[in-house]
Amino acid sequence: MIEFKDVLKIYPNGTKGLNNVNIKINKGEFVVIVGLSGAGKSTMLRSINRLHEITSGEIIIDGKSITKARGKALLRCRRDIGMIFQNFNLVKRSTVLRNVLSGRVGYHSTIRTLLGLFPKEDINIALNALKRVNLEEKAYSRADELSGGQQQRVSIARALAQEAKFILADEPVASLDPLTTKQVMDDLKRINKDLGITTIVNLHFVDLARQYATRIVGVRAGEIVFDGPVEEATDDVFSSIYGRPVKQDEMLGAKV
Ligand SMILES: Nc1ncnc2c1ncn2[C@@H]1O[C@H](COP(=O)(O)OP(=O)(O)OP(=O)(O)O)[C@@H](O)[C@H]1O
Repeated sequence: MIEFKDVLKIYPNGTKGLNNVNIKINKGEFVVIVGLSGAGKSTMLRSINRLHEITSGEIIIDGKSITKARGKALLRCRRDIGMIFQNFNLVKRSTVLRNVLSGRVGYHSTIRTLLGLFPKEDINIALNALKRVNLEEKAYSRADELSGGQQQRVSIARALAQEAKFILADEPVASLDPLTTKQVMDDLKRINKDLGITTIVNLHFVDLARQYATRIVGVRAGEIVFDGPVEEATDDVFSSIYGRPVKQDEMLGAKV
């Protein structure tokens, strides 16, 4: 479980990124965070693994405070959290397999991973992860030879190789076309269901949020203004999260 307790985030320039956020996300949920640009979605997601440091409050992960964790304890917490970014964050000149293997670095000494010395079982774990996203045959291709959607699925495989208990995906489909978007979202959903990995995704598209989420969290000006099962996230709810009616270009369907 991930729990935010009275979380406040103020950026150095005084902008309030998160304002008194309290929320619990349970094991196995597929949560989609929605809100206007600048609402605080990325700040919320990135606070979880401390890519952003919060100003006050606390974030608890499976009973342990990541906010207070230092050194090895922090690395241990972070090892449980896989991160998916809009721009994939792959080493483009490396092979797909090597990129997926980088998910294993938290399990070994730095020197060993710098030398690329991964044990055989790690290679098996990485190949199995690639199998889950149907990219096993691309293991020895260079990452930049893959399409954008395939590269994003490699980054999902990296999170799987990491044996993450949580996947945080920050706008994972923002730079993909509608067909590829569906493949990436389907992979995230399948992994969430099959492996029980708690998944939190920031999304722009309202219809996509409705299609994949089990729970919708609406953020506005750094505050949670809606939190409920997807069935309750009606058009009116989305309008209230956005402070205006949903626009056509906020529907993926409009791009097809
Ligand atoms: N490094 C930063 N320094 C100062 N202000 C920031 C910084 N990062 C974000 N902000 C501000 O914090 C607020 C929340 O930003 P955040 O990126 O979390 O929003 P978002 O909902 O993810 O937006 P988008 O959908 O455009 O990515 C915005 O007002 C933003 O301008």
